[in-house]
Amino acid sequence: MSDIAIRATRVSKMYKMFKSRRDQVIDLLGLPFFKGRHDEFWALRDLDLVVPRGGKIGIIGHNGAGKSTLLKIIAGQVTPSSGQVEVNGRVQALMELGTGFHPEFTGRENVFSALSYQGIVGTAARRRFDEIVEFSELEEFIDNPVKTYSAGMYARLAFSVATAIEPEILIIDEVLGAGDAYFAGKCVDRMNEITRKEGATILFVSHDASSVLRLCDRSIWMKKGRCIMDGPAHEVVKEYVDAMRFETELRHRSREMHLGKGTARGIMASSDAFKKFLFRFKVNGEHPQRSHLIRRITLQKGESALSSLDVGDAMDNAIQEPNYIISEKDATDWSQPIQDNGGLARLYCDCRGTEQHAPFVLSVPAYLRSELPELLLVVEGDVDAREEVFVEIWDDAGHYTRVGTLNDQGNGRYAIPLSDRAIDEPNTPSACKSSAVSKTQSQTEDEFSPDRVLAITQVELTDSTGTSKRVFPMGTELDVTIHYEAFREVKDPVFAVTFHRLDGVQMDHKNSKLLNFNIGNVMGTGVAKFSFSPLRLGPGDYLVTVAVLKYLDIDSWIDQPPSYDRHDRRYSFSVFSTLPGAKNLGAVFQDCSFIFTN
Ligand SMILES: Nc1ncnc2c1ncn2[C@@H]1O[C@H](COP(=O)(O)OP(=O)(O)OP(=O)(O)O)[C@@H](O)[C@H]1O
Repeated sequence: MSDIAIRATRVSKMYKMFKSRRDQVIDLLGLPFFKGRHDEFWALRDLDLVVPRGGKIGIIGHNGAGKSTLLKIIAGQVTPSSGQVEVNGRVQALMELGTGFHPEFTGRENVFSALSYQGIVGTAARRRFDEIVEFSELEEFIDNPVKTYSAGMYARLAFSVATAIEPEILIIDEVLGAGDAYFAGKCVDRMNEITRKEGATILFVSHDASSVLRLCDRSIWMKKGRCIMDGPAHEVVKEYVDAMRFETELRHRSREMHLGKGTARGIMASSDAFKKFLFRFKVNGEHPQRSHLIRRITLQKGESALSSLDVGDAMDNAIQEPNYIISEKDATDWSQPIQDNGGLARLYCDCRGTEQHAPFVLSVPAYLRSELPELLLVVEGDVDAREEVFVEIWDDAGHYTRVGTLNDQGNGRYAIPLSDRAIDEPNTPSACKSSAVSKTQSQTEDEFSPDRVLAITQVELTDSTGTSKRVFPMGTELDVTIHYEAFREVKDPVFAVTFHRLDGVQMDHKNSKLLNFNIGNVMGTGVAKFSFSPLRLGPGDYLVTVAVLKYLDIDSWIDQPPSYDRHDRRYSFSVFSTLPGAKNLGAVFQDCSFIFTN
């Protein structure tokens, strides 16, 4: 018998995406001169895979990467569009839940039917039946119709049947995720046993990296229908988990930047050659009430232009260029290019952009970064003076900081000096020199009120090295730093931080009073820092609220004490576990000592 259990050679799978039902029917009829109109979607592209007998291969990858399509082709459930697949051995495939069993039949009837389909009848079938029921621990439910089973119960029965039939090749697609942690552990033990004792080959798809590590010696990472990494499981899983963390960081950042993920990825991508600056035009309130014509934006040092963008020109929104406007469809308030004095320009106007701003990126050669003390942003255009247009810059700490207003200096030229601190030390509260207060994005009208007493000007989430982060390993340090400015003397404010889970459950609250700290009287700018060291939250996504409370009476604490300023769930971060079995670790990560006596 061949030592190769599975060999796939240049396997591709194309699905036809029909424009209408009618086109699909025409295609099905296979008429010689009529073809149903369709787009082609390639779920798999030229995939090569060789699995030796007894191999335990974990397949990982994002949703839609093509993992199930590959397994279905190997299991013979789907025909490839091109390429060859050779499978040497009896295959048991555990694919989507809901396939394989008859829903109206009981568990018992389904088990006997599956056994007889494999030619196992009589005493042998009764013996296997007992083993299956014992392993699945479904004694109480075995005479109920399968349609009444939960997803986890279904997975238990399906797995128990598939492994009792002594497969030579076992294909498992995610179904174990439906079961509980206890049963998933049992399944991994059983799979290890059948490879060790019976030399079975296992192909295992899971989004749970820890299960892949527990079971598999080799792993394949799939992306967009191709295999992008194939190697020892621990190496592939590590790369994959790192990439997932970057994606999570990107998800938080793109939401804060009010940009699509693709655009945010381009801005975050480090380049040795260029330093990218993300700016945006913004008005108080949502969309501009007026139309502001923008022709050209330049970043200058003294009189020399470091980078410049002709707005409205061809490719002015090409994100592969060093300078570009961000005109994501329906998201921003940039108009289409318009004719302007024989040239082209764009308007910053009410385009109903969901993100309510007009962002753009300018780059300067990275070697100039240290020589940027006197940068000038020069905007040429025609700004309607009846409305104030602000320029804001994105700092690495995760905020848009206001750096100035487009005030006409005559001749349609608006120059905004960017302080070096706004660029090089974006985390400092006074980064913004040219406006009264450095304000963060999405503040409401009343936050700009002249009667305002104290404002939170910036909030940072950083790790123990002070690096701005949105993804933290469990049990490490998370610092929440609140920068504020008090416009007149404020007596005894209370600084507070609250973490919520996305489902609304409050996970933690800390405030300066609870921590026995009396702030006293404050005036001007200052910083309050909460250090969560180590962070006791379990793996997951969290929202952060920060507030400066007017007072807090701990004895009669009401739900939401009055505040000078509050950023309600405006910031977010994720916690991940460096241990396997992350989802079993729970919502909190408490200190615990262990004593054992014998
Ligand atoms: N019958 C089909 N018709 C059209 N497209 C399909 C069909 N089956 C799968 N696809 C598409 O092929 C791509 C790959 O799907 P597949 O189920 O193989 O991905 P996957 O990696 O298993 O994803 P997941 O982790 O979400 O299960 C997806 O974009 C999916 O929408």
